[in-house]
Amino acid sequence: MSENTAAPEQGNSSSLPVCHDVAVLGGGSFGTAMVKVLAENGHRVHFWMRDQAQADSIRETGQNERYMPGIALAGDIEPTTDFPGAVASAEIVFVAIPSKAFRDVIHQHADCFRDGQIVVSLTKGIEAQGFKLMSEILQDEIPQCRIGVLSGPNLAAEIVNRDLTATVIASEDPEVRACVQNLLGCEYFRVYANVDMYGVELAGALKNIYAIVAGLGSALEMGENAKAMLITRGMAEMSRFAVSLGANPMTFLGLAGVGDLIVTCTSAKSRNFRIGYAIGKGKPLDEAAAELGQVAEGIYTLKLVREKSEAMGIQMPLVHGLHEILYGNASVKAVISGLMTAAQNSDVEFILPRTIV
Ligand SMILES: NC(=O)C1=CN([C@@H]2O[C@H](COP(=O)(O)OP(=O)(O)OC[C@H]3O[C@@H](n4cnc5c(N)ncnc54)[C@H](O)[C@@H]3O)[C@@H](O)[C@H]2O)C=CC1
Ligand SMILES: O=C(CO)COP(=O)(O)O
Repeated sequence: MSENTAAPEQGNSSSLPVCHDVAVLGGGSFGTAMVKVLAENGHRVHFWMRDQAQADSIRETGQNERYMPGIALAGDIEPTTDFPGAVASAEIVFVAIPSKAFRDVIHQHADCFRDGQIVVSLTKGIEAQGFKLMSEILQDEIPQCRIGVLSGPNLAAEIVNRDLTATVIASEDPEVRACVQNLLGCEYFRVYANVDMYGVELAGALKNIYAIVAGLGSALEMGENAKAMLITRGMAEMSRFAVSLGANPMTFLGLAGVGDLIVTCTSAKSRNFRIGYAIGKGKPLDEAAAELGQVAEGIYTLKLVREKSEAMGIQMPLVHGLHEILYGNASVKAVISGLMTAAQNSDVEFILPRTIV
């Protein structure tokens, strides 16, 4: 693409730009947004997708017309369907494949990854079988690699417009953190570091559920007090659940926790929010998902978290209520009434435990 497109506006503020070969796997909205940042930072980007026609179209038009119409992708970008070629050339690989297909794609090509190669998941979901996060899938499938997770308040539709954005790279490996900060950081994209990979990743997956709840509340014109209540009680629930699974509660105070929860619970640019909004307006879930035409991970995460929380005895009234609406045919009105009249409880349970209210 570099020969038929204009030079990109330089994003990287570093005085000594260094060009690296990187790969982005997944030709959807978020893969495209990360490709754009990386190419603007001067890197050579191998952009892998499964569909040859889509790769050809991106090469010819300089746009991802299906997922990011009207957004020019300039710079050294090579759209490709050659997985081994893309990964072999890359010093670092970013994976933006929806959670449902994530393991299959990595498993099929596990031999392509080198010892010590850095692989970073961008995916915010959970695998149904065994409740595994994407970093755990990477560890299962490509244990020879060094793993990281990128998560935060990162609406793809804003990043491609160079709107000011911050994110989090989480890894136990300091070199992985530094490498991702150097590759992605620029004047409109800021990368913070965290060592709690599990907490960062779980926060990114869980908040999608509360974005659906918030979209539903917005459709019902519940008001600003209700919006604040839903976001804050969503945070209480998701941190309660994550801490029970071993995450650090402090992670939830950061960009990947409260930051991502705020953006997806308040913006119609979030696909999960839009699903909730459509349901609040009376659309059946299948119809809302079909109309969206992109992935809304929260629909699947909801089922898994409900199952897991019930098995572990963790109270998650919003998860339970939303599940009843989406999958149990409960009326929205009955669920709201049940939530509002349930036993009154502790605000911050890390200070005042729920059991001694
Ligand atoms: N779009 C956004 O604003 C953000 C998305 N994410 C996460 O990134 C992940 C990917 O989401 P998006 O790119 O937004 O989804 P999308 O719905 O825009 O695109 C999904 C892409 O995955 C591809 N895909 C699906 N199954 C595949 C398979 N078996 N093999 C190869 N490719 C396959 C599709 O062809 C499509 O290109 C999700 O987990 C999402 O939560 C994270 C941050 C922001
Ligand atoms: O995770 C996201 C923003 O941080 C994107 O959210 P949606 O998948 O709901 O669009």
